[in-house]
Amino acid sequence: MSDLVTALEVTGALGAAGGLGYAKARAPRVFWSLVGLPVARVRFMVTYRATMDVCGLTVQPSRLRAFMVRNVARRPDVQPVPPQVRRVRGSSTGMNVTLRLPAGLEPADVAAASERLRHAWGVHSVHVIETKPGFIELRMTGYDVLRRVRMPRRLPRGLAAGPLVVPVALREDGTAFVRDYRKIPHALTLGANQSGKSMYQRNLIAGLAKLPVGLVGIDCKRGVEQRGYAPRLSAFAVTPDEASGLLDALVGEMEDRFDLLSEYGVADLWDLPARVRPVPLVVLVDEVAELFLTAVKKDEERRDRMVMQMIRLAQMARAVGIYLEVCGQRFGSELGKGATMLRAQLTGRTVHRVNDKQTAEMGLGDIAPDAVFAVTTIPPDRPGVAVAGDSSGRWSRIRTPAMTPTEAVAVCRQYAHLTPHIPALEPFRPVIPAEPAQVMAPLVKPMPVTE
Ligand SMILES: Nc1ncnc2c1ncn2[C@@H]1O[C@H](COP(=O)(O)OP(=O)(O)OP(=O)(O)O)[C@@H](O)[C@H]1O
Repeated sequence: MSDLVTALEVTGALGAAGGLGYAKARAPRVFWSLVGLPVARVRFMVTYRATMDVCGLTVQPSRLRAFMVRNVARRPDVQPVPPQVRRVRGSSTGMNVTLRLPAGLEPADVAAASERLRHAWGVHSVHVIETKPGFIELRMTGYDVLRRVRMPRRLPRGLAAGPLVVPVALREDGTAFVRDYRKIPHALTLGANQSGKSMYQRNLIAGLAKLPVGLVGIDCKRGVEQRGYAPRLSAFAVTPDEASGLLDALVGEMEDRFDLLSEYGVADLWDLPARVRPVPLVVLVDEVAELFLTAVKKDEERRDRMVMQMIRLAQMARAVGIYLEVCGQRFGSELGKGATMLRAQLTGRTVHRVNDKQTAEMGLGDIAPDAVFAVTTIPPDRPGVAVAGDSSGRWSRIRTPAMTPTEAVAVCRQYAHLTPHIPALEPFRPVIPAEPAQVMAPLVKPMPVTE
């Protein structure tokens, strides 16, 4: 009898262990919330002081504190002081700890020890973010959140503010990566074939489509990527000739908007009264090399003019609510005169896997040199992973959630009623492709009804 009980107990224990192992691999969120987080919390609390000491993240106490310890608390040994823990918060992906740094420690000291902290507390990663002077947040993830991306349901308070904020991907610290057009008006996305550029664009367009903005598409691969988004596009160009005309029209629109600002005596579109404020425009340029492709001398003139018009837009159009979102495999001097000057204006950078270090440098070398190495380590079996940086020098690894072209097209159709008519861009208004059901309709003839 006792043998049977033991056997049942062993089987039960093995089953539970197997179940936990399965949950860890297949449902890491659930596993983390039920098991990982409670264990990590206890481990953190119990080992905090010793870990900080071992990692060299303690400082000698002030004279006043040393005096109090010796004379009030009557303890002969005065211990070095670690950063003060202000808050510990768990989430479905990790644990965030707010620390107040003592004088003598700076965020870079803690960041330099992040790998050792990760190891000590048994978490997947530790990221150090300075939240305000003297305070940092340790963002720990319990598992590899980029393996299967699930966007957080809510944006953090600081990120959600603003009319033109689009969550596009997940950062490796478990927070959302957003495109905030008012903070970073123009951006460049680079990546080799099959690295995940289209997936990034899809997520971006699906997010933008729901906002009160006008979208302009330039896709010189004959529109294969963007054609499906036509219901939500106010203007669309699929050849370099059309694109050239469209860029001229956009520059004209920019100049008209400047006249409006001047009439109201303001310097920014967002300072205009809402009733006269023109709708913001996001210009999405897919595969920029196709746009600047030249075969004969005459094409070169057109290309140089387009580069010039784009530079004008990139330099000035932010103030009138026109933003550029450029995507390509490379973006260097091979794209013609002025291309590097244009690139310098596109300060939001997202670089997917690339074929050579030079392309990574093109994307991030001028704004976040440390990030170049991170790009070269993106594994080919993880499409959609990229390194995103901006002119603040900050960067992080991100990955977009998987979204099919059909899903992105469906969002554009659903929000087609938000597509604004921009009179200056009317000649470039796209023809809306028929829905698959409508294409099929003539083939399915109703049967004649016989009495
Ligand atoms: N975030 C992601 N998660 C999962 N799979 C992804 C992700 N991003 C891209 N993929 C997959 O990787 C493949 C290539 O993606 P995508 O078409 O976006 O790359 P691309 O850089 O646009 O390629 P190309 O330049 O050849 O058009 C697709 O099969 C896509 O489903």
